[in-house]
Amino acid sequence: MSLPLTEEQRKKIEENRQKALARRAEKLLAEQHQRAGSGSCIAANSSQSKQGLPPNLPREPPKPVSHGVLFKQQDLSSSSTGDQRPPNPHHFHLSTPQQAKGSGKIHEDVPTACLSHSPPSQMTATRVSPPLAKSPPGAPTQQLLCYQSGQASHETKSTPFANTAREPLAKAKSFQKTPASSFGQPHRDPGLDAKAERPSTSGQNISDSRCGSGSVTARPEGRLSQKSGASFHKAVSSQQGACIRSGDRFQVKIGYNAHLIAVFKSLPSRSYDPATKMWNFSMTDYSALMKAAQSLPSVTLQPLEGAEDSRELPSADGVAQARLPSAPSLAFVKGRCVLISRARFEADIGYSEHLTAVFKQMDSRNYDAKTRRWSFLLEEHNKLIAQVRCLPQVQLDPLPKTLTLAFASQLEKTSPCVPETIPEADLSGVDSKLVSSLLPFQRVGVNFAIAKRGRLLLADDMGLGKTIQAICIAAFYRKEWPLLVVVPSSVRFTWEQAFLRWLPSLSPDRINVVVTGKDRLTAGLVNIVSFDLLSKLEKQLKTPFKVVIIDESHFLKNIKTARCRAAMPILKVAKRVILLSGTPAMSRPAELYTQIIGVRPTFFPQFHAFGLRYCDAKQHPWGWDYSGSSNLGELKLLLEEAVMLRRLKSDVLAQLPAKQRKMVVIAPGRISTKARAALDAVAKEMTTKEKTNRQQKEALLLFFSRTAEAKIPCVIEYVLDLLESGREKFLVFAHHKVVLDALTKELERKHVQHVRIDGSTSSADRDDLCRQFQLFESHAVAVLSITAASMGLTFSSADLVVFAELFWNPGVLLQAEDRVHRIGQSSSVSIHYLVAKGTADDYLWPMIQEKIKVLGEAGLSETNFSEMAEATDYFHKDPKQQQIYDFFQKSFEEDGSDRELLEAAESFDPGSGFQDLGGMLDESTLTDSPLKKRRFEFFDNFDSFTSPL
Ligand SMILES: Nc1ncnc2c1ncn2[C@@H]1O[C@H](COP(=O)(O)OP(=O)(O)OP(=O)(O)O)[C@@H](O)[C@H]1O
Repeated sequence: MSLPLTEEQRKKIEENRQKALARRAEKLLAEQHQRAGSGSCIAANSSQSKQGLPPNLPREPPKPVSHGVLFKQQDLSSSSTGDQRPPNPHHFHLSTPQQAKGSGKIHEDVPTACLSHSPPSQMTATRVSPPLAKSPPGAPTQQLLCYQSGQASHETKSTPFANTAREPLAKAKSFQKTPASSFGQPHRDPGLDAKAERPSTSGQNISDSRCGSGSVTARPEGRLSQKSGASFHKAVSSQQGACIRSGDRFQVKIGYNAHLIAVFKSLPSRSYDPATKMWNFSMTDYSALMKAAQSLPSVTLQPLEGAEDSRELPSADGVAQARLPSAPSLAFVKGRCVLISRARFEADIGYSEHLTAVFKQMDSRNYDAKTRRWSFLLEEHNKLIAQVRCLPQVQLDPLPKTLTLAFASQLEKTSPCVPETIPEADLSGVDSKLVSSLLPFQRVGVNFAIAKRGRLLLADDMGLGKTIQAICIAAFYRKEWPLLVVVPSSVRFTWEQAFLRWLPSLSPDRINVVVTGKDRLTAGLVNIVSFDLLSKLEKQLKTPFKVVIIDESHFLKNIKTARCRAAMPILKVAKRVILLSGTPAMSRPAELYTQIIGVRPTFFPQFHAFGLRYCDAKQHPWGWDYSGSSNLGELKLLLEEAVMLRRLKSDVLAQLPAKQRKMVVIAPGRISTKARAALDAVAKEMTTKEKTNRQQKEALLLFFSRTAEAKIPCVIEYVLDLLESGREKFLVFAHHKVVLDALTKELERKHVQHVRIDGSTSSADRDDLCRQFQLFESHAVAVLSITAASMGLTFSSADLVVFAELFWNPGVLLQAEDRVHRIGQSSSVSIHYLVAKGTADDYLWPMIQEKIKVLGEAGLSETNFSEMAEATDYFHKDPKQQQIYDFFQKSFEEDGSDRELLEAAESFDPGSGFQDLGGMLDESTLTDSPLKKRRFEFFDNFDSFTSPL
């Protein structure tokens, strides 16, 4: 048994204790100051949370942090002394010797027992040494709470862990509550000191051991002891989190904590957002959550901003209460205005009595019971926003500025909304050939563009004649030329042909097709350049182009690409911008952003604002994710109002011919020097008089084969461009094995699903492959031999046929075309003939046209190539070419020429093998365009949107 201490000893002990406490408090204070923005006690140690609490703890009646300590101490004193007296409402004090005797021990009344009846300020004044009491406001309150909790924790620490402590303070504390010595005083016991110096068996350091004491105890008051330990732990090592408002709910931002999750799961309004990995709750669960969180030693939750501090304050009955966010904070609602039609917008916001009262004052109000939203005419937008701003507990974000600008006429008007009528443009200054050829819907497109002052995204479905419309719009602004036309490189010459065809008033020598990086970008009145060359040549631009056409404008969808970076500044300064794309966004609204600002540079100056509104932007630890979509209805309205015109094939089918043929002049520049030399050599042989008929014929066959070989890179490039442009399903016909092989090889390389049918395919396989193509959406391309697959097969799931090679027999071509143009085809069919200048195509193309004309005149063909396709004057009739042409005609009209040519094509070997052909293919010039992803069908979804009102 210990002897009673003398008064002097007690005094000395108390002095020492005060000094130790002050040092500790100062240390904590210094740590707190280092943690910027932290209003609570923080410690790096998270072992406590791992040690955990009994699983039922979160469900215990919540006890504020130091409150737990407080009750613990009361229990302790009563349990150890049996003293039922009310605790001394003053500072901590020493028990009388009698009391000590009664307990069989000398002990100090537990300081916190006194503090339990002291408000926090008193606690500070009585328990904390002057330096701490003088701590700056803000941090101090909590620091003190932490400190006190920590202190209490020491005092209630259970013995098993006490002897693991190494620091003097901890050692001192470790004696206080041992069964042998429950003094609140440091008490040196050499034996225990020695034990304390031993390494911890649990491997815990001093703070660990304290944590342990907080969470593990075998004594009856263990649960409370845990709370006090938890309180201390909150002070130094709890996991930090925060409550954040989210509309009319709140989220909890914190890392994983099993106990907290158990709490979350017990709350009725819980909801988990897997995207943000955050739980959110309705405000009705706020107080319950905060209380439960406070009882968790491993967690410190920052309350909601604006909510009152929920730390405990003593109530009248001496029991601390967690103060909840005040009533007005709970009623805070936040939302935004969303456009739902050209004339109306709705308030996407939670319930507020005051807000509803404001809504009811609006003349145009309409309540949708289904969506539980109010909507109003746009003309009441500004009035509503002004009135809502007077409500302190409501935040209703107005429509974005872009929308109010785009719909300015609706915002200002006072009459009911009438559909906007597009005025008829005066096209008298444009070539009459072009104007008279416009189909009615194309004329509407031109009118729309001119109503939009020559800035638009023409997003008509593929094959609807965007080229003719773009040329007409540009021609309307001819006085502002030179014109810049930026296109995929595979269609540069097709555009040249289209200008020649539709604008006879334009002299051919005023058209400048930029072919190499050395060419001048501004040499012509009409300058046609590929995206890739534009990025190399844009520095040449001294004076900006005022009129710009961008074909396949979705090529600009990624702002980070060189092509986009080159084009955007040009679009910004141009007066007229005509963007063309059948698939402006293939997978997500984010792809539209560059095209929108290309047309309207003042719209959404920051992508983030666009992303937040239309891309369902989400923040992740690694950054923002804009790959989603949101508010598509509003986006559609905005695009239609100010940016885009889009018609589907089905909208205008009645105006379309059943078949639309297009001659695509593929780039001669892509034919390698080696291939060109080979072609020239055989062309010479064909016209050499000394050669026998047989030799000349052999030369012709070789010419035909060399043409196939030379076209391969251009064909591949064109097919890849089609895929990148979003073409879903199409057929590619070729004749030579070498072309079919090159195509399938490239499709395999790019992982494009395809089928191939050639002379070597068995009839059973032919049907099977055909069925696969018809049934499976994933099969994008059918690579077909002109002669082996032009009959008896149905490929009506496609609506585009590409002829990679020409064939001298037009009957075979027409049959091949009809693989898609047949019963089951509900759409207008597009046929693209790829024609390469300087090859056998120079002779084959006019020959085919001629033959079809004859067939048509004889009533044997309903189609007339020369009327449908561009570049009917493509053939250059110089004497040498005429000679070859005549030879072609003669040869192909002879009996048996088909057979001979077919055999030649089958057996044609490019000589040095396909590997060497790679050199001729000039791989470097191929577009390394990313493979077309299967369309997510953003626009399919988009097209199906209907205005709710
Ligand atoms: N009014 C017209 N008169 C005659 N031919 C037309 C007319 N409109 C379009 N065509 C022809 O239809 C074919 C398809 O036109 P165009 O290439 O301009 O379509 P597109 O909308 O640009 O298709 P894509 O998106 O696939 O490029 C072309 O051969 C074109 O000459």
